[in-house]
Amino acid sequence: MHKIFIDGEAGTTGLQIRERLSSRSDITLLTIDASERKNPAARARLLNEADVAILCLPDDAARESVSMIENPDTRVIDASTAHRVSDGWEYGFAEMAPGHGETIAASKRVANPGCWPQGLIACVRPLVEASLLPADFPLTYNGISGYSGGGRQMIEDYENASDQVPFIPYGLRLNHKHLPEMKAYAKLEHDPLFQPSVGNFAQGMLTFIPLQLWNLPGHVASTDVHAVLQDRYAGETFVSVGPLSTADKVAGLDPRSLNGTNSMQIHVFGNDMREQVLLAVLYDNLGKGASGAAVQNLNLMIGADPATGLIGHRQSAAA
Ligand SMILES: NC(=O)C1=CN([C@@H]2O[C@H](COP(=O)(O)OP(=O)(O)OC[C@H]3O[C@@H](n4cnc5c(N)ncnc54)[C@H](OP(=O)(O)O)[C@@H]3O)[C@@H](O)[C@H]2O)C=CC1
Ligand SMILES: CC(=O)N[C@@H](CCC(=O)OP(=O)(O)O)C(=O)O
Repeated sequence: MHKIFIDGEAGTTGLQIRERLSSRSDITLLTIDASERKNPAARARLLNEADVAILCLPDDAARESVSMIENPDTRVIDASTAHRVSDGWEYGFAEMAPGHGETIAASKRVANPGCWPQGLIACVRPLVEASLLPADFPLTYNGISGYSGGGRQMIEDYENASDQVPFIPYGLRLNHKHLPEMKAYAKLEHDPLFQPSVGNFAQGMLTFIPLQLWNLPGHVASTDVHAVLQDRYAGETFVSVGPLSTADKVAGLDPRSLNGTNSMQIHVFGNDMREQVLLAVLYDNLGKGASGAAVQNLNLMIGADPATGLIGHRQSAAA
C-alpha cells in the first residue's frame, strides 16, 4: 500500500488527482483536516509520512513543502512551475523521449510539466532529434486553453462574470513563465515566441505550431514531418498522431474533445506547394496537462501500470 499526500488537495489540480486516486486499492490517501490545510506543521507531518507527496500549490508554497521534507524516503511530484528546470529534478513528461518513463520511475523528485509546454515539446523535440528542424529554428507557438488553466481564481472570475469574454489573448509581454521548460525540453537554442489565449469554456486546450519549411536547409516535406511524429508515438498509450491532412477544415478540433482523458492528439496539416506545415495538439489541460500527467508519473514511480486510473486515447479524427 502506497501512502500518498496531496498538498493542495482542495485546489483545481489537487481535486482532480484525488478523484483519479480515490477508488484505488493500492493507494492510501493521507488527508489533512480542512482547517489545517495551510498549517505548515500539519503539512510537514504528512509530507514526511508520505511515500509520495504530490504538490498542487502555488510556486512559493511548493518550495516551502520541499524544504519541509526531512524523510529521505519521501518522493515528490511537484505540479507547480517551481522546479521544472531545476537540478536534481526530472521533468515528468513520460513520452518526451524513449526511455524517459524509466527515468521518472527511478526518480525521487519529479516536476510535472506545464500544460502549454507539453504540446510544443511533444512535436518539436522529435523533429529536432531527427534533424528535420535545426535547434536554432525560430519557432512560434500559440493556442487556446479553458479557464480552469488559471486555477481557482480564474475559475471564479469567469463563473461570476456577467459577460464571459469568448477569447482573451494574454502573455502579450512575450515572457510567459513556461518558456524555460519549452526551450530546455524541446531542445531548442532560442525561446519560442509564445502567445497563449484563454476562452470562455472551463476545460481543454488546442495549441498550434506553424512551420515554414521553405526556410530550412534541404527539402523537408510535410510527409517527412508526419512520418517522424508517427514513428515516434507508434504504440504509445496516451500520445497519438492523426493522418497527414490537406483538408481545409476537419472535425474534432474542439479544444474540449479530450476532456476527462489523459490523451494528447497531434494533428499534422500540410501544404507542400507552399512548403508549410501546421501542427495542432489537442489535450485536456487538467488531464494530460496537469492531473492526468501527475497520476501517470505516480504510477511509474510506484511501479503500477502507467495507465491505472487513466483514460487512453481515441484515434484522431483528422483526415
Ligand atoms: N490548472 C491547471 O490547468 C494547471 C495547474 N498547474 C499548477 O498546479 C499548481 C496548482 O494549480 P491549481 O490547482 O490550478 O491552483 P488552485 O489555485 O486551484 O489551487 C491551489 C491550492 O493550493 C492552496 N494553497 C495556496 N497556498 C497554500 C499554502 N501555503 N499551503 C497549502 N495550500 C495552499 C490553495 O488554497 P486557496 O485557494 O485557499 O488559496 C488552493 O487550494 C500550480 O502551481 C499551477 O501552476 C499545472 C498545470 C496545469
Ligand atoms: C489559462 C491559463 O492561465 N493557464 C496557465 C497555465 C496553467 C499551467 O500549465 O500551469 P502551471 O502554472 O503550473 O505552469 C498560464 O498560462 O499561466
